Amino acid sequence: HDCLPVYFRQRWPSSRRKTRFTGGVERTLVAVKPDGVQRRYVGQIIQRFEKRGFKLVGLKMLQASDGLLSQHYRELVKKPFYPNLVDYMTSGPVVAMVWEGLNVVQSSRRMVGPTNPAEAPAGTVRGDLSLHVSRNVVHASDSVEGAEREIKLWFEGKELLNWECYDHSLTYKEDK
Ligand SMILES: Nc1ncnc2c1ncn2[C@@H]1O[C@H](COP(=O)(O)OP(=O)(O)OP(=O)(O)O)[C@@H](O)[C@H]1O
Ligand SMILES: Cc1cn([C@H]2C[C@H](O)[C@@H](COP(=O)(O)OP(=O)(O)O)O2)c(=O)[nH]c1=O
Ligand SMILES: [Mg+2]
Repeated sequence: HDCLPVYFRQRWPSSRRKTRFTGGVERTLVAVKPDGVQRRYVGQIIQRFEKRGFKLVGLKMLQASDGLLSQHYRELVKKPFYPNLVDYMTSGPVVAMVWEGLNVVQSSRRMVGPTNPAEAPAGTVRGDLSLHVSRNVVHASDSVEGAEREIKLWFEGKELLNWECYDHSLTYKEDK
């Protein structure tokens, strides 16, 4: 990925010992949906990702258009709930962000929890903050390829910043 800083371009060495990382340093799209914004959860959701150790590299508030959503949810456009999904997602502003870090795609999915909040464990965003599948507060990309596609859809290249966290060496062990 050429927009990542040089020291991130290699994948993390998979293990000499028991520790196995499934991925490398990745980026993912997380979006606070209109219900999350209206309920003033933006700060709490950002805080969860910051606390975990991920790095924020893009952030904006926008009104999503039907066109953007039909591309974002292209696998769902034929579903019976799709018109309701668009009404929901266009009902107010969305806060879109790009988070970067080791395994961030899978980890953020786990932090967000299953699609249906009824199945989401306590401790996940959806399990803590929502009840209904059609008002599930947050979006997170569900694969590395999906994340790349979604980030391109929601952000222009110049809106994503490469910067170094001062605490990088405390959250990552870099093998010499
Ligand atoms: N059966 C359904 N009834 C109502 N809404 C649904 C249903 N299935 C999915 N949705 C809505 O469509 C969204 C997208 O569905 P998807 O299968 O991609 O779930 P997800 O990946 O968990 O959610 P997201 O893509 O928003 O992170 C869900 O988050 C939910 O808001
Ligand atoms: C599956 C499903 C999703 N949705 C909505 C909420 C989901 O967050 C959104 C996108 O679905 P999806 O991408 O399948 O789930 P996730 O958000 O976990 O990636 O569509 C419904 O409203 N009803 C449903 O039955
Ligand atoms: Mg999804």
